[in-house]
Amino acid sequence: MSTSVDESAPGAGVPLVELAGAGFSYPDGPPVLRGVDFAVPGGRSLALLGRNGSGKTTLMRLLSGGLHCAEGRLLLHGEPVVYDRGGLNRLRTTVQLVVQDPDDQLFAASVGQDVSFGPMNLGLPEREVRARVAEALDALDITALEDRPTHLLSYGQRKRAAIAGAVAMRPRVLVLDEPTAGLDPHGQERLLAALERLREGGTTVVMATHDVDLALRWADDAAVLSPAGLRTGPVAELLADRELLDSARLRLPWAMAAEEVLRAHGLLDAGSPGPRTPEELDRWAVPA
Ligand SMILES: Nc1ncnc2c1ncn2[C@@H]1O[C@H](COP(=O)(O)OP(=O)(O)OP(=O)(O)O)[C@@H](O)[C@H]1O
Repeated sequence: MSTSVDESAPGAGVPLVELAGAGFSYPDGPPVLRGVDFAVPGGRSLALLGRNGSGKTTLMRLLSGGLHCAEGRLLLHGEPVVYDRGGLNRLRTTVQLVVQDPDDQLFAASVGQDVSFGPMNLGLPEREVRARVAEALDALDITALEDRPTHLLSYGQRKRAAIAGAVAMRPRVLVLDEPTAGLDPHGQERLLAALERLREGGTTVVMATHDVDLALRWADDAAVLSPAGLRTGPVAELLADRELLDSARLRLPWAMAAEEVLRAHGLLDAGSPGPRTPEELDRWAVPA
């Protein structure tokens, strides 16, 4: 698992990975992204939000080197990424993208073989590969599925197996495209618990999602793509900005809507934070 960020280390404070003035268009298409500045500091969890087609997947592909910036630059530890084999390999040991559909990611016969593919490709000794596979399967809570054929997995299991493949690369930054989409509530909770364990181990997680409630509960920071561009900031600040939410076609998170009602009825003091979860609401309603 990744180690925690050492704030005293040389380069501390420099984002792990960063898009600076990035622009991109698909062939014969209009610009999808223009002048995007997006920095991923170590040790934070970040939710990337925006309407369908706003460019979240494109931004994640630029960040992980699958697409190349047409304008601007991609920086790794503050240095411009060179898009050759060595440069991209360096990027991929720091940043790993997991695409939205696990069937676009899983290709080996069994879960264990699939998860071992990345570390084997790095040329690591077999013992190290085995250790990483065991660690990644454990992190995603799918150790029991190691020998299971990938085509026999449920959708939620395939999602976790695909993420395990990225985790086995021990990235500092894990970039996940809508990882909870299509999961039932229990599956979502299991995945969030796994992401929490990774975060505690020092992995920075960037997650694209349409779920504002999840973003508010899970993320430290948000990045919101709207026609005006990309805005980043503390998640509670951005998801309370009605104008931004409207322009990005997002709604107010449930907890914030509840907080507004409580304040409007004089049930919450100006200085008190509102409850963020059903458990907090319960504690607020029935103080100990
Ligand atoms: N391979 C491609 N070729 C041409 N245009 C593309 C391609 N991939 C995406 N686009 C276009 O780029 C724009 C941004 O797409 P992108 O997938 O990045 O958005 P998104 O925010 O991830 O959307 P969603 O929330 O629906 O997943 C869209 O207009 C889309 O049609």
